[in-house]
Formats: sequence, structure tokens, C-alpha cells
Amino acid sequence: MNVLEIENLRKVYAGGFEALKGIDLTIRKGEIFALLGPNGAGKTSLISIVCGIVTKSGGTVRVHGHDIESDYRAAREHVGLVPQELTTDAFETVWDTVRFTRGLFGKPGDDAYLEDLLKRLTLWDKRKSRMMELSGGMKRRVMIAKALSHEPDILFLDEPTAGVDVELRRDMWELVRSLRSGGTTIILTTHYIDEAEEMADRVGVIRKGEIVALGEKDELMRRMGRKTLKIFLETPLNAIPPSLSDWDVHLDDDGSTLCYDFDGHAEESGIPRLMRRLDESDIAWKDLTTRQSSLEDIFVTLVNEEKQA
Ligand SMILES: Nc1ncnc2c1ncn2[C@@H]1O[C@H](COP(=O)(O)OP(=O)(O)OP(=O)(O)O)[C@@H](O)[C@H]1O
Repeated sequence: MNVLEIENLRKVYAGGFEALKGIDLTIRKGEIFALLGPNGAGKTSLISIVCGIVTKSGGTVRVHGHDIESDYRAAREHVGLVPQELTTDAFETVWDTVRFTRGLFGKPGDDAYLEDLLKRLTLWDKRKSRMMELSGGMKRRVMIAKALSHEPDILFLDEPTAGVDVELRRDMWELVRSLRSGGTTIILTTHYIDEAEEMADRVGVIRKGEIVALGEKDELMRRMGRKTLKIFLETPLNAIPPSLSDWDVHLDDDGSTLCYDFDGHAEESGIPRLMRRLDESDIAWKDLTTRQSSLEDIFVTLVNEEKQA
């Protein structure tokens, strides 16, 4: 089941800048979807439109079938947003902050729900603390509590771990997973590849306002990835011999490893011919490995294509 359907979404900011150029995207119930892209790619614009903070210039967006413009209230009820910046009142308590936010959505008070929410986010003990007394990690959790205060089933996290230390990142990842096991669909934006690799079921790569890659994370890595064959040589080489000039090879580890990058899906990898040529050239080797390229390699390739475009 799709909880979010985006068709041909466009955004042109005042001044004429085209931030989104016809985005098509559907999000399935219960998945963790990572929208990955470099700075300025359009990630925040996209989620801000879905959450009703920025108006679109064209296309349609439906949340659980409700159009975000003609059926705004129904659509908005389903989504919670954790923005990039922390926005809370320093003097207010955790409890009041979260309770007040729920009220903003016109929801009747439900202290039992909020108690459960704060317990899930391990904030219950801090409910009487004022925001300024909390650590950075706790403040972030309060932002999540605010976003979930009106009981949405879709949670948007805009760069959830930007500028956060390693331990806190791990905590955040774990928290997001636990929210998902509780039934919440999660859409997060990130420019950290490892974050997408670690968390996402599906990944969309956005570049200059366009989705340039989309798919199951594992499938995307298989489909787009290249492979590298590493051949560990008996004797290091100073340079690539002319006899190997037909292959895309380079030397690593001070000449002791010969690396061959190839398309893992091509009909012919070129490996058997390369191995024969090594034999004919009297280049002895002791071991070899192949490595599937990571999401990082794919991302770097896509971003480099952008620079060349
Ligand atoms: N209010 C605005 N007016 C004009 N241009 C804007 C406005 N908001 C964003 N932009 C531009 O739209 C583009 C996309 O911005 P957006 O914030 O959506 O990117 P992003 O992928 O979220 O980047 P980041 O990771 O840096 O937050 C950028 O070039 C940005 O400068």
C-alpha cells in the first residue's frame, strides 16, 4: 500500500530558481526511505512541500489519497516533520512543549498517548525538565516527540544526524528503527551515504531537483554497482605494462596490487582474457578478491556525472 504519492512535482522559487523538476515518487507503508543527495539538491524543498510548509508550483501530492492542497487538513494529520533546526522554547518543559504541539494540530488532549510517546523516546524522566537543561541528544528526541505528538503515521526526518557525534548517530538510527517497528513509515533526507546504507529499505538519489536513481537499496547497489577485481602480485610493478593497456587497470599498494574495475553485469567481464594475458606477460600473482562497489561509489559516480554535465 502506498501512503504517499508524488507526481510530476515542481517547485520554482520566487526569483525563478527551479528547485524541483518533475519528481515522481511513491512511498510504501512501513518502509524506511532515504532521500539521498548533495547540498542544495532539493531534499528539504520536497519534504517541506509534502508537510505543507512550502507551496508547490506544479504536480500533485497525495497523502493516504488526500490531496495536500484541496484536502490539506486530512493530509497534514498523517505527517510529522522533524526539521533540521531545533525549534523549541528554552524555558518550557518537555511535557508542555509536546502537549502544546499536539494542541496546534487541533487534537484533543490525550495524556496517556503522550506519556507512552515520551516513554518510547526515553524522555519520560525528563518530562519536567526545561528544554535548556537537556543535552543535544535529548533535544533531538523532543523534536521527534513534537513531530509525533498528533499521532501521524508518516514521519519525515530532515538530516536527522547532521552535526551529531558517532554515538548519538547510532542511538538515532536505533530509535528510527524502533519507530518503524511500531508501524511508522519513515522518510529521511541525508547526505551521509552510510546513513542510507545502514537504515534504508529503499533509496532515492536526488540531484539538481531530479531523481536520478531509485530502488531497493540492495538492488540499487547490485544494479548500479561496479566490481573491482584485486590481483595481489608476487612482485610489485612500477607501471602498468603495455600488454595490459586494453583493460581498465591501475596499481595500488605501491604497485603490489593490480586493480581491475569492471561492470558486474556486462556479458563479458574480461577477466579470463586478463588472467591469460597476465600469464603470457609472466606477471605472477598469489591471490585475488572481487569487491562489489558500495552505495558510496555509486553516489560519487552520480555526483561526478553532475560536475561533468
Ligand atoms: N526560499 C528559497 N528561495 C529561493 N531558493 C531557494 C529557497 N529555498 C531553497 N532554495 C534553493 O533551492 C535549492 C534546493 O534547496 P533545498 O534546501 O531543497 O536542498 P537540500 O537538498 O535540502 O540541501 P541541504 O542538504 O543543503 O539542506 C537550493 O539551491 C536552494 O538554494
